[in-house]
Amino acid sequence: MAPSNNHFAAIRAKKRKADAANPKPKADPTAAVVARAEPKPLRKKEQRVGNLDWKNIVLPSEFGFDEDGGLLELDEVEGVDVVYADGKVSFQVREQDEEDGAIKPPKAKKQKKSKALPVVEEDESPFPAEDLSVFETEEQLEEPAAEEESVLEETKEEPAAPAPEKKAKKAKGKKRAEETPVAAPEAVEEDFDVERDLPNWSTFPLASPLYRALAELKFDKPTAIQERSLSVEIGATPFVEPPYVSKPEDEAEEEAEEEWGGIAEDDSAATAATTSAEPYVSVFPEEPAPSTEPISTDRDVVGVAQTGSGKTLAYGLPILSYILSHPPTPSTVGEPVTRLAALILAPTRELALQVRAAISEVAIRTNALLPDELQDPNKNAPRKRVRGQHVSVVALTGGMSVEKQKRQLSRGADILVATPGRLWDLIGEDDSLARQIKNIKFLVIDEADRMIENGHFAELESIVRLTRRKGEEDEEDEYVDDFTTAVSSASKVDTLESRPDMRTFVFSATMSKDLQRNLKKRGRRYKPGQPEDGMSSLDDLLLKLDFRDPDPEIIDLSPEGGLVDTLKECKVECMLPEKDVHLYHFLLRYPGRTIVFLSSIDGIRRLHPLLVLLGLNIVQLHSGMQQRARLKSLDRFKSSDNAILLATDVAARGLDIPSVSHVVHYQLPRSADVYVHRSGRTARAGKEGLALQLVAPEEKQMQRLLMASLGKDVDLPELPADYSILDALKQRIELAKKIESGQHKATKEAHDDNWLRQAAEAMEIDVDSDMDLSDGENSGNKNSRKKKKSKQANVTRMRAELQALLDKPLMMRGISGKYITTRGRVGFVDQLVEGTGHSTILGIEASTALEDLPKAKKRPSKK
Ligand SMILES: Nc1ncnc2c1ncn2[C@@H]1O[C@H](COP(=O)(O)OP(=O)(O)OP(=O)(O)O)[C@@H](O)[C@H]1O
Repeated sequence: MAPSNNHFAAIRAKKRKADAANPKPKADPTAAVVARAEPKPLRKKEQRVGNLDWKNIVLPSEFGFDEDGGLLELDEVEGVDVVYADGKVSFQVREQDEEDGAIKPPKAKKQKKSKALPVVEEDESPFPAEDLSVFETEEQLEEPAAEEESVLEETKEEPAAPAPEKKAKKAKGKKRAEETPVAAPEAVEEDFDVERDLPNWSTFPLASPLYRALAELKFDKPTAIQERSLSVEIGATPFVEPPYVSKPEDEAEEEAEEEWGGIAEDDSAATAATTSAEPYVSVFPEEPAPSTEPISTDRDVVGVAQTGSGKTLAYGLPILSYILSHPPTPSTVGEPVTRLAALILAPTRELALQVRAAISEVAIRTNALLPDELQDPNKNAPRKRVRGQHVSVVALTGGMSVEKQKRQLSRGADILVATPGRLWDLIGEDDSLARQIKNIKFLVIDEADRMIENGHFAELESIVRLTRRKGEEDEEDEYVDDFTTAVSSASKVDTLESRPDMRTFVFSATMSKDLQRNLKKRGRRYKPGQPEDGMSSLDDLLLKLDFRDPDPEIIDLSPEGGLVDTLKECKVECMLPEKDVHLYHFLLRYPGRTIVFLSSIDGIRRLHPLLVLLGLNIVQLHSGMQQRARLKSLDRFKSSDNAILLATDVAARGLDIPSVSHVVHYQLPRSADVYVHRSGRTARAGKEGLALQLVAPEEKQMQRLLMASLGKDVDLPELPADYSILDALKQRIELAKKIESGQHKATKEAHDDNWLRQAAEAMEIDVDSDMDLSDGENSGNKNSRKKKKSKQANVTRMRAELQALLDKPLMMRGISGKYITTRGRVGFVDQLVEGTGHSTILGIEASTALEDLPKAKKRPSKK
């Protein structure tokens, strides 16, 4: 109901009455004069666009790849005049507010020094709903905003945003939060107790905020690789053996068994501090902790474990734990804070972004949630966190804005996740980045074996070189390639010492036993660039890593053959040209998130339009696509339960997309490792999944070799096909192929015509009379226009025909479209009544591929 005029009149009368009761203090006329006299003349200074105070806009999707909801980069800048003069554009900022290119806000009140880590800016928070306005007023909060600003000032003298801007942003952030459903972190009990609430993690001496984060993520217990590697990386009750034990092996084993579970009776005796920060808990409590040579948990780890087993946190947790318990402090007054603690190198852009997201996901949850009374009363709104103490994780990958990455770096990062190419480019431009890398505490090489394959070996080698200690390099310097020499001598960082206590973690799902053995031989001298016989480039790279640990711990939990236990494999044998129809059948018959791997980009370019015409929810991912399109594809794939991703091996490694039900190998990969990684996109984190191979007769030999190298002595079960509908599917595919070819020709002709026309125009030639290019009424090319029109009409007709076929339900043999009978297919009526039938194929039960899978047959042994 609209309010009436009387209603407003009543409100006005009420207000007049209230004003009369509480008269406002009259404005002091002299104050006005003073105020008018105050403003300084507004001088402006021109600034380069890269030096403006760009601010990143809050990202709507919490941890997705495409964090800007489709826009890869969205920054804003305020207080800048864009001036057009003499055909040039310049950017002007007020001079009294500008310092070092940034707009300086009113100085924040200096607070007592906080031990909190430097904060990322409010707009970098993955929790867009953080309403920080309450912070200025609520005394009970642990981390008042002003205090954080003092940390900022202290560390980088980076100014906080001026108050009015801040307010506007908060409002914006709030609005966005209301619009965008964000996975709200679930509150963890106020009286959270690690021993009681998270017993499986409590044996690991992690920084305490991490337990809360793990509880919020509902990661109740560590995965096997996490358990094994954490016990080496940070020390814990199980698995740790004191290095000074000189007893026979079986005796030691006996003792270990007695103490198993091992919680020593006397905890204090069991705790041997290795470094002051990282307590070591021995399983042998009666052994006194050595005082002169403490047991080191500063171990280096090479971890090999199946796909989807949680390797990211196996190395991410010790890093976060270290950062949270070692807040950066400036060493000397005036010196910049050395903040970068870890460098994680990943082979692909998508993987680097995903690793950043996975670590940030934990990092952000190390912040406490606001108390209930300060939460938004709107129940659907995401819960908010106390601002501050964010650990900043920055991704440096190709295909994204360099300027933005530089700005993120300049704000300070605790963890860098990078692809080698982009990182090396940035190091080349910025000596301070190289210096920071020399000082990192953790170097991680993720998916090590893939890293060397993707064309950035030189960069990777050079980055690794930065982390080597001096003595380790000297002998090799004469072998350093020109590229490395040029960059490092130009940057003059070569003279700096790299950190003596840096720790190295190398992780992958596949790593040959030979390689693991080679790592053990690292002590030997070797000449770079001259790999020894039988050494792969990966051996070469890993031997170049300067493990500080004389005996890096190798944890190999990879199952026989490398595939996950929860993965079921099967095959469909068919002729090469039939692969499309079998794929289409599988996709229709077994809906669910599916990745189809092809060996070539051309294959994807052919198949993609076909499946689109058939009405499937298809996206593609390959290296021929722009980065932005690649990330968008992944986002689209993740956002639908029934999407299909056609991909090359660029998507084979590391991508952690939740609930992928099937992986289809449209063509088999040539190496067993790639097969393992591809298949590992499904059956992750303990879930079941299915890998289907489409095998043509000419591929059978290769398939056999592949299976043999995976140690499989069974014939994969053949997934049954519903032959009665294959004909109908074939008909659809044939038609779709014709349409695609018709469309392709038309586009190509139009393109060629256009090109010719443009070329002719450039040469001032009249083409209409000689060539088939005219649309003009009087040209003599009516025939050709007619042809074109008829081709177009043909495509239109075929499209309508295909639509009619797609609209017609697919029916199993024996099912009548006219009469509902129980003949032919027993139970069809029941299915209709109970709704248990398949959604697109009438007459069959809705079942999963895993349910339909026959048992694998043992291959007859060769005589
Ligand atoms: N302790 C845990 N409990 C439950 N889930 C976990 C745990 N740790 C990690 N996960 C989840 O398991 C999934 C797989 O983790 P991750 O991507 O680290 O696997 P991975 O071993 O690196 O796989 P790949 O070899 O394919 O790269 C992720 O979705 C992650 O959130």
